[in-house]
Amino acid sequence: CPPDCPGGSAPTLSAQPPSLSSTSSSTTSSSSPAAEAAAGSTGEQQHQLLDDLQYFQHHHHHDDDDDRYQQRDETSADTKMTRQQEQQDSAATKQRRGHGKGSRRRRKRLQDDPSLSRRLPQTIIIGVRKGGTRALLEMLSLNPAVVTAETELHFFNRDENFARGLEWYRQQMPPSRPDQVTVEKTPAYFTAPQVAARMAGYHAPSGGNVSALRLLLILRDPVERILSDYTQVFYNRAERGRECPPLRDFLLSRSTGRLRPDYKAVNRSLYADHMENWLRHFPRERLHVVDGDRLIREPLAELGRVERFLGLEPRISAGNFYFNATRGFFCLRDARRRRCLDDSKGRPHPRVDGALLERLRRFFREPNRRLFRLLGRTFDWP
Ligand SMILES: Nc1ncnc2c1ncn2[C@@H]1O[C@H](COP(=O)(O)OS(=O)(=O)O)[C@@H](OP(=O)(O)O)[C@H]1O
Repeated sequence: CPPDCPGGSAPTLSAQPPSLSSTSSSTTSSSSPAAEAAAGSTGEQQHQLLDDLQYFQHHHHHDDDDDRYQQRDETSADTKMTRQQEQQDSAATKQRRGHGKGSRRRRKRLQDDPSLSRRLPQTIIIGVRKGGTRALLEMLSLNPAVVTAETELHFFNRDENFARGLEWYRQQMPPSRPDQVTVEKTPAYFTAPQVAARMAGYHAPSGGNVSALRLLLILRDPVERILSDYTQVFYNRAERGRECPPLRDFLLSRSTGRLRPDYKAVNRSLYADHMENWLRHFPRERLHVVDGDRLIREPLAELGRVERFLGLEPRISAGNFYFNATRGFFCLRDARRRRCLDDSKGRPHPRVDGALLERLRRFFREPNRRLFRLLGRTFDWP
């Protein structure tokens, strides 16, 4: 458990009772002037906030650093699971599971059924890391018209993969019928600066039409997302027997005491900055934003919106979900099996002292409002 975190406490955002009703209305647009970010703060707080923002304006463009340790620490839970699985799975296990393009069963299915083939994705879940991307992908796959790539492919963000070309990308996809939608998710896409332009040049196949690509983005309270991101780094380090400094040490500059917008977890939560880049390359109507906090509490309602956006017949129903009180999350069931997400999801977050938390909240007020304006909708972030 991360520092200051009492073991076994429930995930912070599942405090409200979950619900499967699909009646709750979506939040509608509301925009406010950027200056409101500082409204309601005391003079001293405003001073601190302006300080943080000014520093931010000068420092907020950062390339990923090349520190290998850092990169390993930053690996997402899903990518890590994939790597572990790759190391552990013998070829035989893979075949039994039907994974991998070499699987005999899958090859046979592909040969026997001429309508089945591997298709480039028409829908991509672009992020955000720790937003609930795995839950969204797994829940979406409950609709029989959806097939999903099992692992994060990192095609558009990693040069070495992008250089392998679209045919390589297509080969990573699961077999599908022409009436099905293929979905891939790589949470790192949203915040990698080169991805939007690359994806805009990619034409998804759709019954002979081009440019049918639809993007899904799942966002969550940006401060909560930072805590989740830090928790991931904490556990990645613990697995290697390394200590993890308290979150405070990552968040605050040692020399100035200011918030560090260049700390990757903070930068990833500056959704408006990344969104501006995406909207330069994609029309707003091709992007649907899922509310990650609501997906936890009311998965059915959020999934219904996604089905509508993708033009799918609504096939996901209340019977596909059951609440697991031990995990504190909804788990999934369909005709074949019941499953919860793995243990790397829903771990307790560190407790952050009140003053630092308040400072983070104030820091994100302006970027959040900017995001609401860009998207034409709001979120219930504190
Ligand atoms: N049904 C269900 N079960 C378990 N977990 C759920 C579920 N729905 C959403 N979530 C939230 O998903 C968060 C992890 O997000 P990602 O899958 O995007 O993480 S990753 O970037 O792929 O590592 C994870 O964040 P943490 O709680 O911080 O671990 C969960 O809160």
